[in-house]
Amino acid sequence: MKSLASPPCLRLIPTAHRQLNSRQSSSACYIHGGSSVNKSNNLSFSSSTSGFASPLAVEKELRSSFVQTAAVRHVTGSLIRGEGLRFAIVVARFNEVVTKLLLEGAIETFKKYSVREEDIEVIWVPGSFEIGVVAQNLGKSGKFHAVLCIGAVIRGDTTHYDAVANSAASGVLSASINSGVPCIFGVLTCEDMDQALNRSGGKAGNKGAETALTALEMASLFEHHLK
Ligand SMILES: Nc1c(NC[C@H](O)[C@H](O)[C@H](O)CO)[nH]c(=O)[nH]c1=O
Ligand SMILES: CC(=O)[C@@H](O)COP(=O)(O)O
Repeated sequence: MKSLASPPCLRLIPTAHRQLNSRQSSSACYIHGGSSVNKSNNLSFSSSTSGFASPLAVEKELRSSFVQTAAVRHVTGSLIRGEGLRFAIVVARFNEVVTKLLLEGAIETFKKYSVREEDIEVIWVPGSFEIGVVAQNLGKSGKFHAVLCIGAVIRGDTTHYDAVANSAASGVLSASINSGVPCIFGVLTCEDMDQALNRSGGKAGNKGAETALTALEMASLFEHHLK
């Protein structure tokens, strides 16, 4: 009797479901900040070794898998090419004791990654609610590769917190989409001052520094790969 097994090329199953066959790992091309590196990755597939499969099983397998290509191009921004990139930082004065620390963390990080001081512009606004409109304006100006948005929204007694936090988030997102320039969300949304201080240089690191890294990566991605 003839085997109903499908041709080997159609019997690709994710390694999550099958034992990894190291000889069949796929090759992918990573483009990182302009230079490309060939790397082996874990997205490999192994073909089934059992001889038979019902047509239904084959169809199910095909639906749950994707076909391996010879070389997949991966593109990411770089964190080592900050020089020449220009950044605006919009920072809210509300809860200034926190936002100042976040700003310091961001500037320190930019400098660590070779961004020149003269390529950083800081714009102060009254509160996090006001960040979006300013970020959009700066994004559209064409002067900056990315806009970093810094604020600290801390819960009070009323529902005001939700309004300010949500408006800040959607304002930054709209600014980014409307201007086509990455606007990075560095607004803390905290239950109390302790949480905020922990995230502005305390126990939980400095979120200003973290968002500066995001800004660098996104700026580099747009500058070197997406223009
Ligand atoms: N309560 C917080 C505010 N409130 C002020 C608003 O952002 C805004 O300036 C005002 O409603 C006028 O439009 N801002 C913060 O950044 N953080 C807060 O905790
Ligand atoms: C997030 C805020 O705006 C906060 O300061 C408001 O405090 P409250 O809810 O007590 O008015």
